[in-house]
Amino acid sequence: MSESSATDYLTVHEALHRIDKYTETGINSETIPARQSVGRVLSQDVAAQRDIPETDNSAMDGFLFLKNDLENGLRSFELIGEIKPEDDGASSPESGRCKRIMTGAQVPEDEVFVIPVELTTTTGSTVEVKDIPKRNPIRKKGEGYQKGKTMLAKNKEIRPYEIGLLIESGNKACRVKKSIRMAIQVTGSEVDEDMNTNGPVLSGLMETWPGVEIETHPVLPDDFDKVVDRMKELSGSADVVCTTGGISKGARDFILPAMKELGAEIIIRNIQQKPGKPITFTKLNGTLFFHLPGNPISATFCAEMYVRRVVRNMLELPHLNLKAVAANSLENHREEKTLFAPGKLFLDKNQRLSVRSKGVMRSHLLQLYRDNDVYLRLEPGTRYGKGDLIEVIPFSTGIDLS
Ligand SMILES: Nc1nc2c(c(=O)[nH]1)N[C@H]1C(S)=C(S)[C@@H](COP(=O)(O)OP(=O)(O)OC[C@H]3O[C@@H](n4cnc5c(N)ncnc54)[C@H](O)[C@@H]3O)O[C@H]1N2
Ligand code: MOO
Repeated sequence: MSESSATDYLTVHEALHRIDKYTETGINSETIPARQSVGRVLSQDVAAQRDIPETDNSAMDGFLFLKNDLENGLRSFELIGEIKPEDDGASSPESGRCKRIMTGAQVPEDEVFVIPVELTTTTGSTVEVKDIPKRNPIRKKGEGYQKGKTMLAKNKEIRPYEIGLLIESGNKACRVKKSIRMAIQVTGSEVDEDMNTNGPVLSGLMETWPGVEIETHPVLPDDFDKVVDRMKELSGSADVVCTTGGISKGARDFILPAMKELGAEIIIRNIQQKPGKPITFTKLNGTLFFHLPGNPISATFCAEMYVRRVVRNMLELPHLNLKAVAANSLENHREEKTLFAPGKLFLDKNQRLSVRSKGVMRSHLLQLYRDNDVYLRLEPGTRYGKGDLIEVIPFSTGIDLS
């Protein structure tokens, strides 16, 4: 079978390639208030609606003088007024006089100079200049960005910083991509609230992903007809569905038979990897389905590795290709399977990003997440010596270098 038509037992490399080919971009957009846009993705470039700063203004609290006076050696001035940050259209003092000025207050367009209060002495209404700083502490109009110029490019995730930029630049609203509707459907007759880790862990992780709106559904028992009905329902209502459990070879693993019954397209069936080998990727009525294995580590890993990738592809967000220096040697003896091992990042004595790993994951033990922050990708039949570079895939929750 050629790489592009194969669906079964793909290598990790082939699976990623296939996933990238399958995901479509071009999500519709909507206008929302800038203040509520955190976690969304810009669908078009944003231009500044005003210069930042809007006017020349003082970077310090101090006094405003005519530059000429200082150049002519004048050091004693009469204080004749004050310019506050909220004042518009400030005027310069006359020769021999000065004005008090506050940080952020507009300075007039004339040749003026601000001297910080620390370099002056005030007695009554007389201001003595003790010293003149080398640099005139004035922030120039438009030095941040200019009105009409693009200050945020499309396909950018909006974080709290970008909300600040939007507000500052006079953009009260912005055009963002509509959120991807992500449904999480846990399955398994044995799964009750006391043991269901997949549901809360997956929804918690996905909440940290930009551009996603999550809906969770009650646990679905291992009943073929019920599985068929639910998969059909979900295919009409969500953009992406993640099921967990019921996808390997057990007598009650009904997910794949149900998808086949419904005529779904099977895009990937099994990936040559550990953990998460049985992962299956299908499409029904335009909805993408990731059938994640039930084992808690496998479900989580597959979501981080594959579902996150699809979501980022759909939103046209870049992928992070991160490598770190191996702090210990590691080996993948298997000839076919890629192994993903948990790893802890740290900075070595030369400040290089390094990774330490105790080796392969156990698919049922969630405690590995406590002590690690990346997955290491170990290719089949490959040995990594201490000091080699290894690809790392960070957990959604971020990297902790402390
Ligand atoms: N004969 C074979 N058996 C298995 C194979 C195989 O190739 N041949 N693959 C194994 C691998 S690898 C994995 S991974 C699991 C995945 O199986 P399923 O997706 O069918 O998952 P289940 O059997 O439903 O559950 C597996 C395990 O995980 C627990 N589980 C399920 N859901 C949850 C949940 N929401 N929260 C916490 N724990 C959950 C479940 O109770 C089982 O212990 O199959 C192997 N078997
Ligand atoms: O691959 Mo399974 O995910 O080993 O437990």
